[in-house]
Amino acid sequence: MSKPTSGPFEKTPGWLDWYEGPSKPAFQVPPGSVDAHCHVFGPGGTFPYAPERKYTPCDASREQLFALRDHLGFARNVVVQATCHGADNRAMVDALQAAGGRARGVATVKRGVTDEELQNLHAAGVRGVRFNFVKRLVDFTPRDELMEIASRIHKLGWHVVIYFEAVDLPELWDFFTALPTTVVVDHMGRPDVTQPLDGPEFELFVKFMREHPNVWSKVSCPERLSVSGPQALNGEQNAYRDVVPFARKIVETFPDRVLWGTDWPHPNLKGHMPDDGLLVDFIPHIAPTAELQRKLLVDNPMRLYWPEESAGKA
Ligand SMILES: O=C(O)c1cc(C(=O)O)oc(=O)c1
Repeated sequence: MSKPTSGPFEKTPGWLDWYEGPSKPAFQVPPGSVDAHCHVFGPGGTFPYAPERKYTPCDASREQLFALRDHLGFARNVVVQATCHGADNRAMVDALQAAGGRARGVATVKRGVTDEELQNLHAAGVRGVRFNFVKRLVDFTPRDELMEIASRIHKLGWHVVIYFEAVDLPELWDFFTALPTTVVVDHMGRPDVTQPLDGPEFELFVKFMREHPNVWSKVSCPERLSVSGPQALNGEQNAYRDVVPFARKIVETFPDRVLWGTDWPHPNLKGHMPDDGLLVDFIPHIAPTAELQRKLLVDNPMRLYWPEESAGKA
């Protein structure tokens, strides 16, 4: 892969660039696997970062994303609109259009979005919108505005991706459970993995999924959630051990409603930047059988993002 660059923008102080030269994973993902959570950043010289952004990243182009996809052995990507681009979806849409059908997208839209704009996003491959509740990333959007957007995109067959911190789930519960669409939770709702697996916080998340069959979860981002490591660097084959029981519980309890993604280029990591090849080697720890791996990496993302190709398959 080529080196990370930054264009006319100055990166947030302390910004960690994505990892150059990721290792070749020891774990071979099944044919047709989907990296169902990744981003593109700019390049800022072509697709400027949004004025309202909370961070300024290094660039992470579509070519660099596709090179990583091929290197790790994935067939497809789901490109999720990053908050540094606000509701300007051009960089994400550009990546979808360049992917030759091998990428779908999740957009950020505002209440004023027109039906024609939604249709254009659909034609480009967008299949969902993202609602973000992580306060360090976005300003507050009124719930009625989000609900209005959800009911409009529901008609297009899209879903809603939600990003929040575990401590905020009780307060967001009523809003989330009123959403009319399939709801996909980013990064397992960011559990505090120093708390017990069967403690009240994670139990609430499990209950959220158990009681609401329209709720799915991405079992991604151990590098964000881990407290004790070890980090996915220097060939480490047992990275982020403290996250494993949480992710594995979700995969084994809800095998048909889980997705996995690299989260490349890993915005806002503070301590270290993982080797993406070693992140792939984390997968068999949380999805220990071939069947669970196939569901997580192929069947589930295909059903959600390419239903026309997976119709009729189990
Ligand atoms: O935790 C984060 O900082 C983060 C940020 C973004 C984004 O800025 O879109 O997306 C993610 O999936 C995670």
